[in-house]
Amino acid sequence: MIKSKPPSPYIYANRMADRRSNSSIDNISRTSFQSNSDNNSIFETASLISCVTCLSDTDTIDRSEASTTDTSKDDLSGYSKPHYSSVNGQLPANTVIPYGRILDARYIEKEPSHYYDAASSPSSPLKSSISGISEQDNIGEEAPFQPKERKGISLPRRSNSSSSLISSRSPSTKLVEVIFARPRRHDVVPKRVSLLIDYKPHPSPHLNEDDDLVEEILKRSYKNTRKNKSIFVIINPFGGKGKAKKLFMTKAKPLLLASRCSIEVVYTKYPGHAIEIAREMDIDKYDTIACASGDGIPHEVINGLYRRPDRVKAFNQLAITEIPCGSGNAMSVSCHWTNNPSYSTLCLIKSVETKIDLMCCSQPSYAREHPKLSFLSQTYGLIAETDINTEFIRWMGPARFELGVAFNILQKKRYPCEIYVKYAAKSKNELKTHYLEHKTKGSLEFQHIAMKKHNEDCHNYNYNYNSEYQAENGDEDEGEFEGEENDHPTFYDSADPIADQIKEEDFKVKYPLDEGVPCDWERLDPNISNNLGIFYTGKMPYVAADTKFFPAALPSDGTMDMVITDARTSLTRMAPILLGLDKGSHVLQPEVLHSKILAYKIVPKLTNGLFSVDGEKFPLEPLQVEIMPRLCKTLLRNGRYVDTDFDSM
Ligand SMILES: Nc1ncnc2c1ncn2[C@@H]1O[C@H](COP(=O)(O)OP(=O)(O)OP(=O)(O)O)[C@@H](O)[C@H]1O
Repeated sequence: MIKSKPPSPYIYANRMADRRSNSSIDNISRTSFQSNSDNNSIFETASLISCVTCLSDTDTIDRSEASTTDTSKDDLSGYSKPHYSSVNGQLPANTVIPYGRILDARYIEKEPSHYYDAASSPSSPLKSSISGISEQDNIGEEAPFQPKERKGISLPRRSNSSSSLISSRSPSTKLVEVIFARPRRHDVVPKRVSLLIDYKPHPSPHLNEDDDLVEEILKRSYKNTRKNKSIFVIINPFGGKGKAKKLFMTKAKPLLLASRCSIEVVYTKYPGHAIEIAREMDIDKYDTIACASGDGIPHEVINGLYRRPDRVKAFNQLAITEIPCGSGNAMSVSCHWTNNPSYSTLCLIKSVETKIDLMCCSQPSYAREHPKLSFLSQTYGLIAETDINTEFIRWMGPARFELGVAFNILQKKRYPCEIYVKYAAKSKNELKTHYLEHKTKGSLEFQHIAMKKHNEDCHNYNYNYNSEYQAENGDEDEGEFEGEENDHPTFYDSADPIADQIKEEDFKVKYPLDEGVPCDWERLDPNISNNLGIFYTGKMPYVAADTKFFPAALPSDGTMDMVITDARTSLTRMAPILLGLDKGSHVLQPEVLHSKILAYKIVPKLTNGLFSVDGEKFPLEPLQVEIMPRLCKTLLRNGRYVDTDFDSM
């Protein structure tokens, strides 16, 4: 049976966080973002196979703890067939393993000694127990029991009587081992389960008995994402509380190997080393660079690639992503929706390669040689001082930042400067309109990519998804798309993948520093800029695990968000601003300026101080920044940033 469903948006939920809120959660895992599964997932396609029996075997080798050899470069490429402990016999009846959590599948020859028998009863769930379809949206979700029409592989009831079924199984049944990511405490770990599956391909003349079951499972498990990624891992052993290497080896590497990614690991040895590494690496060997670090290493990697003579190829080919092992981890929280290294790795494995805008920074001391790229933020004033000047209490982890901000606010320090801005949406109303327009556009783009791939798959089966959908729904006209709540697919002209490749001219600076401020830039009211408290511009919604500083940030809307506060704001008014940082509601406060901008120049009037760019220290001299649209590829869960609820604020 092939059952098609209309694609639907993704509903963000924080169920896991809620579920776990009663338990003690350490600072690594406390921010966990989930998506609700619903029956209309865009990844839902067709049911082609039915499961007969879930088997058990006796092999329970667990080798998930990976080697921690202290080499500067570990070559882990190639698949060494790691073993993971089996959960055969341990899963409750009707457990669903969502496709979004399946890492690998393969045929096995050995007949196990135990199995789940649910075939005897006509009402058995086993009759159609591989019933649903890939669902990338629920990769972080525990799925203990099978609700109606869950998408994934569902396991039948368990039985002790056995061998008769195995010996009498039909020739179409296949023995398959599925490796999947299973929640364990605050993490996900690879586990395996053996299944005896009666594979019944769709009875199309174009499908035959030999259509491959394992390929079908893998296809559904890796919808819209690159399978068997080739990943260059850069670990900053100094990152966070100095635990990056251990975090990567224990939380990330087992999942990467289980999903047959090939990985090569290098360690940074000094500040700035990742720039050199990215500038000199062999880009032909990889499709992904994963930074097991905070946000400092992705910043360096982007700038290392930028300085390569073949930078166009590098940015077109490589997706740059983060496994959160630092103290900031804004990239992981924004892009993978989690600050937990194992969930983030699962996201990396399952995420969609998406283009994001970068920001190009120029200052007199380096602009002539080469400007610098920023993917996250630039800040001056209170936050910059706090970010950099609390380095000495790095051992405190993320708390160092909160403590520093509180201290600086109490001091009421001013950071006088001149600011010139090229606005895209100046007022808060204009900003909201811009946000809603571009959020919908981004979502349509992603749905389109997913739909295109889906249609290709359907075409491969000589199966017309669209007409089936329309026949089922009796509706020929699904043209209208009203944002994410619309369940119906929209079909529009295909995005040309070649046109989406960047070219050398995309790196060209539009507003060179030495040409002065263009006449269409506006000067910020000196009354505010001379009493500046916070100046913060950014491209990702989170700047730290619990700080949603830019709730209106979008991956590729061609703008950056600017937030400004006045140091004269009274303490009683500063309180709701600071208390709103976790929810992002600070931008709604009347004392806070919030705009979407294309470029700016800031000229500090102080002689002591600094800029912080992506959390890195930059010199205190005039800084000019412009947006560089869609320059960089990264991995975004469901093709978008974590939901910030800005629309409903
Ligand atoms: N081996 C090393 N020794 C010292 N510093 C290093 C080393 N490797 C990288 N660095 C520097 O460490 C800084 C912070 O890196 P990273 O962002 O990974 O960690 P972090 O703990 O999250 O830091 P932050 O709090 O700035 O986000 C970067 O500026 C980087 O250049």
